[in-house]
Amino acid sequence: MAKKAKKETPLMKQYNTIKVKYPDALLLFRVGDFYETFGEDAIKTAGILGIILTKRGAGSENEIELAGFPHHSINTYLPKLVKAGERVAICDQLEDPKQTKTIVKRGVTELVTPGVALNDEVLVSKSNNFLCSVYFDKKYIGISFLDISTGEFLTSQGNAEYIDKLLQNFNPSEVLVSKQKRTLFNQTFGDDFHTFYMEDWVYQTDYTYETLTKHFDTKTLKGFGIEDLYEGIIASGSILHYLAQTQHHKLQHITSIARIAENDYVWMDKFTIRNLELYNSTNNNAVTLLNVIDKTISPMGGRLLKRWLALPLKNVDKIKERHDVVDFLMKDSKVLQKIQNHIKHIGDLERLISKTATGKVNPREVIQLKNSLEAIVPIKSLADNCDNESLKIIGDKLQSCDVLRKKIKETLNEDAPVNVLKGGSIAAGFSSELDELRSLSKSGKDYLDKMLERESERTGITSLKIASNNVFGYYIEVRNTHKDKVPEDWIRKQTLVSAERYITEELKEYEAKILGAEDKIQTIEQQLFTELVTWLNQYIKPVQQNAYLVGQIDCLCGFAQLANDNKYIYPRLDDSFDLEIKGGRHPVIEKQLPIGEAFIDNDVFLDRKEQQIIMITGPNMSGKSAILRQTALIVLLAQIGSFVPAKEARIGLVDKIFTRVGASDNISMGESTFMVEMNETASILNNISDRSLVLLDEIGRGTSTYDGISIAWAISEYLHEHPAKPKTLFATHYHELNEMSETFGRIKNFNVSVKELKDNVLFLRKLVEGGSAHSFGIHVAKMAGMPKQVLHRANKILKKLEQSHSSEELTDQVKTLHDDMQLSFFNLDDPLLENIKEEILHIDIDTLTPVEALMKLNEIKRMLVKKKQA
Ligand SMILES: Nc1ncnc2c1ncn2[C@@H]1O[C@H](COP(=O)(O)OP(=O)(O)OP(=O)(O)O)[C@@H](O)[C@H]1O
Repeated sequence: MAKKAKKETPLMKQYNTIKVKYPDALLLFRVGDFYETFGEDAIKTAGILGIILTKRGAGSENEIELAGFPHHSINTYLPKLVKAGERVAICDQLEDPKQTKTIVKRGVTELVTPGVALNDEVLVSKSNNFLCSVYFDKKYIGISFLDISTGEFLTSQGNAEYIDKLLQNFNPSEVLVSKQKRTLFNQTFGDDFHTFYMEDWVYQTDYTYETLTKHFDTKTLKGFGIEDLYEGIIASGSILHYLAQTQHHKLQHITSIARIAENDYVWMDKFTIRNLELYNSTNNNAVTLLNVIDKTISPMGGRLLKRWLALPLKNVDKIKERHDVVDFLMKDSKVLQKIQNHIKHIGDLERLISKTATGKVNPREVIQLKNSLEAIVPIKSLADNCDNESLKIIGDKLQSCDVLRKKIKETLNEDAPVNVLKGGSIAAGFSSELDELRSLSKSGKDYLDKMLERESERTGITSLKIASNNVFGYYIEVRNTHKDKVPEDWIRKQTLVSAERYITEELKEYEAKILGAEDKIQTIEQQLFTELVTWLNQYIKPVQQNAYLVGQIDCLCGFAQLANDNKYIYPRLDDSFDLEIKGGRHPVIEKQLPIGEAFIDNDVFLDRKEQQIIMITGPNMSGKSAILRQTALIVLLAQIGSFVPAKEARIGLVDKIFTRVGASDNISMGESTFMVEMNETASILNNISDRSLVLLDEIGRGTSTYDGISIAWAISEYLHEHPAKPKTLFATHYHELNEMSETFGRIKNFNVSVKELKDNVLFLRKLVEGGSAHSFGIHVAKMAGMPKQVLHRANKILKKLEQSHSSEELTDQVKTLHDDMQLSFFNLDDPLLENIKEEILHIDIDTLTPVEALMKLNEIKRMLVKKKQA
């Protein structure tokens, strides 16, 4: 028999029609004061939020899972859902339930996804929250990043390697890809990203171009300098399409789109960004460069510093401008301190103005906006009057926004609440109508207080209470113990367990006045606030500009503080090809050494004429990697405009930094690590330029020694012979590579010195000229607590190996070593030895006479002689 069709309630019918439109999102369905979820959504929601899962219509044929929370808790629960990677559709009541007799109209007012969030609880203050779109074409891949919370919109295009690097740099929370390119995306960029697959038709030239020009209200995209980015435009347009699709229509704060110009910035591929641990460390707890250098105070400064670190400059003049400001601020610590103190009072201007544009700002935040702009005024005057041109220019561009601040001050109370419905947002004196209503409501309330006093006295009821609710309006509440004292003219309205509620004629009269006034006050406050917010939108651009400038000043002040705190120096940048660092330090390691241990600084010199490649040998743990990384970090710091941890630095502009670490340093990679290592290295060799800085750390150790040496040799030879002559540091424990300097003029040998003690080494950590004779891995093994027996053998083997030069000899040596080994280690599986062992174990020493002992020994000897003869 066919199952009887379920009879849906009107509410569930409405729910189901909305839900089918958002199959891949959790639907938060507003019912009265609650947001409810049903069915599968309820199971998921209850699981993520740890709230109770119940059933609606339990026992009936319409039974369905239900989980919900009070609507005012949305800011607590929504972020949790989004952080768990859910897309959340918020379905609100679109009309006032009081005004309608039938079911309330409902609709989705916002679709919150990990990449599209305005909620402070989802956002991290010093990080951007980027939504990204990737578009694959035959020639290039287009990419676009948009942070709806700050209004930043960026685009670029290039090959897979470049796009991969940008993904690494910008670390988007959500990536949009066309459905068709799902597999291609995963194959190219891995499956670590939170992806959403959009309809393929969106990715059309005309449609996306039009979407962009319509949004910016321009005829072309020429003004943004992106007109020629065919793939970039498609990616960018598709992002705007997605925003519309997710019901984000108020986007006035996205005022422009900028091109990430590949050629303006130092190229670092994703391996380099990872190896140098700039902002993401491979080991989650490790301190990153960003942790050490971030002295910014404002969220704008924090976000900008990350951008600077991801995109170091290649233009000497621009870099020098930053250095000059840092130098100025470092020397004038009073100005530095004053500016930093004012920055402390600046909130997240960028996000505040975005909230204003999207209509999500609350009264308290508008006050914050005003106060932040107020703090800019003294910064502007400090910068305007200082003795540094670049800082002056920034100061000049800062806008004091006088009219804006005045308007907010006039309109809002300084202690305005978060929720405009709470009342008290609009300042006294701003609207005479509001002022009148407020005094009416106040006098009404005073009247009620008096009435309460009078009635208490008249009736002798001590615990009288006047309160109000939505159903009866104002009422007098009498506890049951006083029930008998209630006068006759009171009208009973409600009976509770322990009290009764009454109304009186007088109460009703005043209620009309008060409630009428209060309702009106609420409406007027809301209206005036909305008007203010709309008015504020004229200031989106100047506020955004201020935010950017404050970010810049904050970063530069941060650099000055960093330099002061850690004794960094002014690096000299020029157009030469030399790199000369004297007394260089590793900015992160120097901060982490145990107390009492000093960081040993080092000199590094590289050029394209005499000393293009340095082979750094030295025992494990001696500090080879540290020297490599600190060299890259010093260059990087210099080119983002910071001072550097060194005594002196002269840096010929670097345009690409490559670092590769031998496979055994990241064994966790799983797939043929050696293959990975070779792939990565190959990509360096195909991309080097005459301004490149190449750092190779133990390349080749992922394979057998002789393979490894040959490969390392061949790579070094290639770099030496390449017309680009890239500056290279090569750390290796193959001291065989030291022979290269005899044949290749620009390869020089250095080693990280150690002092050999009797059976130990002391790390001196100084980089000195010359190769090292052997590789001290055994000493490190000893430090690690290897058994003595193993260490002893290892030393013996090493000595023999070191005497060998040809591979044939080596094989012979290894053979004899092998034989040797058989003798020295007892072969306990030998049956003869087993017999002897048994004999010895069975001897009872206590009862054994000396003669018997001798005889036993003789017997054992005979067994061995016999075995030897055989
Ligand atoms: N210049 C220095 N001053 C003080 N301590 C240092 C210095 N350089 C390195 N160290 C310390 O020595 C440790 C090992 O350094 P590093 O990893 O650079 O050695 P390595 O020679 O590359 O070793 P391996 O060959 O095992 O990779 C670092 O973690 C750091 O604590």
